[in-house]
Amino acid sequence: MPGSASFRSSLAHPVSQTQFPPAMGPLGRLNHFFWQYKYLFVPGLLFTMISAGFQITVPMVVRQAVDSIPRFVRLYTLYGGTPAQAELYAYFFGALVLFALVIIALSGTSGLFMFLMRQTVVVASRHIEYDLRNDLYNHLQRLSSTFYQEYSTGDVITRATDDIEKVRRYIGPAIMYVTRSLVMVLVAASVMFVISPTLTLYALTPLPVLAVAVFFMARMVHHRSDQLQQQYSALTSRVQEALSGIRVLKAYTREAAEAEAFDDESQEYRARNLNLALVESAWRPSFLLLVGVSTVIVVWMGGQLVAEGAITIGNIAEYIIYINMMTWPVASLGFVITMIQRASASVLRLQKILDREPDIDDGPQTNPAIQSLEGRITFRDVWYQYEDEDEPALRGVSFDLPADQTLAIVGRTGSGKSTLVRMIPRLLEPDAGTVAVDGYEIETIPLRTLREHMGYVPQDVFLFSDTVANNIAFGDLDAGRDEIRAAAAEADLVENVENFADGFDTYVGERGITLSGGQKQRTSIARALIRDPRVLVFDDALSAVDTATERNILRSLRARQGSHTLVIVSHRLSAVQEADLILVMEQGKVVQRGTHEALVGEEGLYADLYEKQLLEEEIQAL
Ligand SMILES: Nc1ncnc2c1ncn2[C@@H]1O[C@H](COP(=O)(O)OP(=O)(O)OP(=O)(O)O)[C@@H](O)[C@H]1O
Repeated sequence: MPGSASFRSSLAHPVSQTQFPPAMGPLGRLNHFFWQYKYLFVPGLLFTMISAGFQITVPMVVRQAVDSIPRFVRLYTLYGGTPAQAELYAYFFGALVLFALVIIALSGTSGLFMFLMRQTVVVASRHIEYDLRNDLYNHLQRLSSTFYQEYSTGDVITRATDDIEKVRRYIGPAIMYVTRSLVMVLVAASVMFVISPTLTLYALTPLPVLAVAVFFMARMVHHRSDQLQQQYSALTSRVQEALSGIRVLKAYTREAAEAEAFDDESQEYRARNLNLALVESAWRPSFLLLVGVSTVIVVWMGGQLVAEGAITIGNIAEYIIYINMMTWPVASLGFVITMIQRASASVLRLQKILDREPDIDDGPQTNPAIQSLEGRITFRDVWYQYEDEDEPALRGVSFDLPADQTLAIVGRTGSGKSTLVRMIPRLLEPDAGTVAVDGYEIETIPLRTLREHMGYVPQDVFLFSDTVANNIAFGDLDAGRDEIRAAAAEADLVENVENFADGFDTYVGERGITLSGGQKQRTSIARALIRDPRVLVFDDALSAVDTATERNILRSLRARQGSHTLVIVSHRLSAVQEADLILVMEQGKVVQRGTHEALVGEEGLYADLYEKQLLEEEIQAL
């Protein structure tokens, strides 16, 4: 999408800051959108002016109509008792109908152009909103996990919805209102001024007061609606969390406490709503009051000018309509200014995300010629420390795993196993040392190539609220039913799925809530297997299945031997005994390495763990 790409780059490069007047600030960076959608904006602004132009002529016709009344009355009286009187009446009636038709035609034409104005400017703003949202979403998908540690999901969603909507309002409605208001105010004030400078000055005196009052009122409305919005987010987050954790909530009998907490949030929401309603209710009467004051001034002062013969009665009618026409644009100016201020803040917030480059991405070192991988994995003195952590999670890890072999990683919880395997699909990058696949340093392999050759089953399984089949096919979108079934069979899932009401078409609920922990894990394994990857990474992916199922899955994996490299993290030693190489980790270091046979014969953590697990199995068998 060229539009969005250019928006991103225009936000990313400070060059655009110098291209636009600094007064435009962050909003200047949206200017190229106006250029991109000029085929909508140019006619749109033209339609806005034409629509305003037609509307502005209506009071002039009203003036003619009103001024014709005293003339008619005079003539009618003059011809009293003669046959000409009836003719005169018919003529006057015809003239009034004509005036009415002209007014309807002018208003209708103005309305038609207003329709065209909305169909161009508002449509353009919707296109831009679409571009922005897609751009943001594509960018979010590229960002690395460190970004998601920094920003909460709620925050990102607010930017993708609320902030983009605020930008859209600036691009569409705000620009439309400003253009229309300017045309209306300038033309109407000029016409009024030509008729009577004195009356115009008096009539327009309340308008600046109105503009300032509305500006402050609009700020108040926006401030209060922001507060309302924040409270709404708090309320929905609370409900979302409570519903997601409903099982825990019930198990700990926290329903009453939760209901109370919800009630507090709800009360606050109501209070903020009432707060906003108060300002909103005060705003219309104050607006009408000021319009009323202007009208009274026009009638009062205008009456005197009519008596002096300086203006006509029709002029008074004309003035009253102009005042009414101008009041709304002047009043909306206050709203528009705050709309623009808010859009400016939103652009800054969006820019903060869009400027953020993914920590892990293809770069100048990437070699596009690397298109396929065999699966040899090498770690050389790899170190890694999470941000805000005191201790490194990995301390100088080294190993070399030939392609098609199996590596098992064991160790106590928190010893760094997941951190290590996350480096294989390059979800994390080492602070020091190198990770290589097939001898290529991992940064030189195009990210897409690397990940297309990987099947990664993370520790915490994630399923989409879709069918079992689609969750498996997520690994290979071209896969047919037979392939899905074959992958499910390898993951020892078929029997379970066949017992579901709709088989593979069964919906798994939000995040797979309707499946058991083991079923979820196996769906996730099938998703990785269906890719037929060169490298399979199982991060404690068998923890929720029983030993018999574990054996079945491992047997399927062995049947594939020679077609993939397998890296398996496990707490259960039964899952790792056949591995070609076992790494035993402790506090980020590899403290032992070798085959199962070698390690059980060696004094150390592995033999301890093995003995402990044997003992547990014996106790369970009793
Ligand atoms: N995202 C993170 N941010 C900060 N620290 C982290 C993060 N993930 C892991 N750690 C820390 O890094 C260390 C290693 O964690 P890691 O998840 O690699 O251990 P593990 O051996 O896989 O543990 P487990 O067997 O419990 O899954 C731990 O001390 C953990 O607290």
